[in-house]
Amino acid sequence: MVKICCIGAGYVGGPTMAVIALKCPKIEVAVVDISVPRINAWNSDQLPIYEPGLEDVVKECRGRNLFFSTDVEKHVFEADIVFVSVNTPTKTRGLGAGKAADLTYWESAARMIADVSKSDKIVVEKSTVPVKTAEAIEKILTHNSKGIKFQILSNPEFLAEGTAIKDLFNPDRVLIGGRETPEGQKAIQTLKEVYAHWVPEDQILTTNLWSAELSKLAANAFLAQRISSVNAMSALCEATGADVTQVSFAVGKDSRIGPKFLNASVGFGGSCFQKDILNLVYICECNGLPEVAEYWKQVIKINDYQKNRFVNRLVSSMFNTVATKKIAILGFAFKKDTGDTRETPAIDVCKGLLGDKARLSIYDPQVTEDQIQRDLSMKKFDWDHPLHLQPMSPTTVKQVGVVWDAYEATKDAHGLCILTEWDEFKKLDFQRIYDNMQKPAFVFDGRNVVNVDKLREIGFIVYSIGKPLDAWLKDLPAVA
Ligand SMILES: NC(=O)c1ccc[n+]([C@@H]2O[C@H](COP(=O)([O-])OP(=O)(O)OC[C@H]3O[C@@H](n4cnc5c(N)ncnc54)[C@H](O)[C@@H]3O)[C@@H](O)[C@H]2O)c1
Ligand SMILES: O=c1ccn([C@@H]2O[C@H](COP(=O)(O)OP(=O)(O)O[C@H]3O[C@H](CO)[C@@H](O)[C@H](O)[C@H]3O)[C@@H](O)[C@H]2O)c(=O)[nH]1
Repeated sequence: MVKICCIGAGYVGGPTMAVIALKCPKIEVAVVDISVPRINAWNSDQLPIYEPGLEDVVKECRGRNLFFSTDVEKHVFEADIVFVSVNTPTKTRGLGAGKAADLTYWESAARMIADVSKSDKIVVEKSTVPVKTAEAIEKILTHNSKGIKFQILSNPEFLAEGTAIKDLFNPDRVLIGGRETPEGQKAIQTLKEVYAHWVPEDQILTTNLWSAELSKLAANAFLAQRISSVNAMSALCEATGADVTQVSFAVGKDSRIGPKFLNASVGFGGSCFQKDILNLVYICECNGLPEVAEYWKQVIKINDYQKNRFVNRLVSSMFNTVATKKIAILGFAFKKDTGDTRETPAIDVCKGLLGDKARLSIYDPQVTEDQIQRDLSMKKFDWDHPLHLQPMSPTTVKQVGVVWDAYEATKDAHGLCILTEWDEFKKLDFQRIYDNMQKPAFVFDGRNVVNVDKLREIGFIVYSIGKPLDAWLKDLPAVA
């Protein structure tokens, strides 16, 4: 029986391995992690991450050919294929701080693999890493190998949170990069056979190592660039009376452009886009390509601009101050159908409002109070253009209340912000909300989920990203 071990039981390692176990009953899959609470959660009824469809997959395979364990070394020792899916965050200090990927976790995993291995293994980069990482990993493995042969493959993951299981069942492509040697090609073939259990062969692409590594960064940069492009247009729409939804629709009808990923928003979030673009920027700089680096940096600058713009619209329409006013925040996760808050624009918007001394009442169906408090008291890494936020102490933020109901959050509020596009926000009884809010009652829709006309009929003053402006806002400054 082929044995797979995956180091890192996170948003990628957990769902990816669960799907491999489901689709390949003859392969034994162990997912290992240094975090005891995380592994305990994977072994319980309360999985550590919320992802539609995940629970069913885990329930079917767990204990059969899918195992979650903290015994990292034992499972690595036994495995034929070792996936590494550990964190690769942005470096916060030292060389490349604020841009380069921090490969500490990766390096320590590689050293441990070399230490405990007694048989040849395929080591698979599942984490998103800078191009050329495989070369460094190879050096670590071979210098410590005691004669054991390792083949490194790059097999980046393209799943999106909230649709992870769907994406894994039916991926647009699986990408496997390896060395162009006979041993490298053999390793590619071995991994290809795993995916071929359910992915059509012509969708399994094989490349050299560097193309696979770079394709992952490139894909995320292209995706984020689309959002920054439409968000840049949203500002122009507000200035001219165009409607960004209509513009996106018309633009997306061009088959060369396509309709997906053109929703204007308060900004993109998630653990990947910003981190991976910064990483790309750093690689460009290191390779003497400052113009290319600047080009991609702009995607992040527009994203920051969009978040700032949203806060400024809000404050300027509420008589230029939100001090002591209650503002309801509907949605905190970085997108719907996930409880993940990494780099969520809600953090920036909330910190911006707190900086102006607002009182916040936050509701998100999947994010806990503890998580929200941690996010709002944590420091962000320094970035070289203006950030809305002052560092705050890592204690409870007193002006923030977290509630478990949108109606509770909006009760007696002066304004409400929609920051995540949860389906339930479309179905809210806005008349009831209006009746219970202070007047004038403001809605700031950062996700274009509300029916603007209907809300204006009720009596709300409505700002919705990239939509024709409410008469109330027309003469107000909207500087970012
Ligand atoms: N989240 C996504 O949607 C997504 C999608 C594609 C790619 N990626 C990439 O995949 C990688 C993992 O992302 P994630 O979202 O799953 O992160 P995560 O934080 O959810 O999971 C990473 C896990 O690795 C564990 N870990 C770290 N060092 C370890 C070690 N030495 N030994 C054992 N366990 C260790 C951590 O405890 C953590 O549980 C990142 O490189 C990310 O960029 C993420
Ligand atoms: O038209 C759009 C589409 C998305 N977003 C926002 O963009 C962010 C990222 O969304 P999405 O890409 O759907 O989720 P992620 O889980 O971050 O997935 C991205 O990042 C992963 C990690 O690398 C990749 O594997 C995926 O392919 C890539 O889509 C979220 O804040 C979304 O709200 C918009 O604002 N407008």
